[in-house]
Amino acid sequence: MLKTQGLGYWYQDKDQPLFQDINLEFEVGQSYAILGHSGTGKTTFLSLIAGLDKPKAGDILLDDRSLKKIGLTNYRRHDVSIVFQAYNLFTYMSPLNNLLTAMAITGAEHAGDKDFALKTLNDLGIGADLATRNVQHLSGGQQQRVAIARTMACDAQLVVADEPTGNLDEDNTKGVIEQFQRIAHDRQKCVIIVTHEPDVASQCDHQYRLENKQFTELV
Ligand SMILES: Nc1ncnc2c1ncn2[C@@H]1O[C@H](COP(=O)(O)OP(=O)(O)OP(=O)(O)O)[C@@H](O)[C@H]1O
Repeated sequence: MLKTQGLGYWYQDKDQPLFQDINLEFEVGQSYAILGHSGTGKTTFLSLIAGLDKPKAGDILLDDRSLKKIGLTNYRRHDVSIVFQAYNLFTYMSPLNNLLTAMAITGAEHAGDKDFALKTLNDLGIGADLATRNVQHLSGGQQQRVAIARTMACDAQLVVADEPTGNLDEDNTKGVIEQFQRIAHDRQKCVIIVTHEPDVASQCDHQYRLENKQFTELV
């Protein structure tokens, strides 16, 4: 479904590429974890996959169409759902309105269906009382779960998440990983997660390590 072809990236002020000539394929119905030491470029890679930044070399293809052809704004709106800590929720809205707005903007099948949005939030432990508060009054972990619920409520086939369990306790981490597996397997989406936690990565269907500018699949 999603392919990288000769993908490379470097920041202007660095003399070395972060990664280069990356050729990977990601399929629907599967979950992928990306591991690697701090600073190796995992978040940068995810930003390219999420259409938040453009590759410096190579290309990214969605169903054999270049993201350049699809257009990044169009791609972000319809094809990808993002759970990033710094690219998260509408902070002036409630969780419920965050979901309803995202569903409306992306033209999701359940757009306008308040009960569906409330149920999706409830499945992630955000009950009716929290669902109508301002998201700024929720903890970091609760906000993270709202972002995951938003992903579940929208129809994008690709879900990318940067450290989705970064600020969750053990129980919540387990619940969130189970939800991501459900998103991949039951809803037939492609889930790509960056994580520092080998335990989290080992629950995904595939694990890659970013090291020395290359991705290696762990088996
Ligand atoms: N906008 C930027 N301009 C210049 N350098 C940057 C920029 N953003 C990130 N970097 C550098 O690029 C490298 C890769 O950053 P990135 O955030 O992708 O790594 P990471 O593997 O996700 O790290 P971590 O696990 O610590 O989150 C780091 O050395 C970082 O300092």
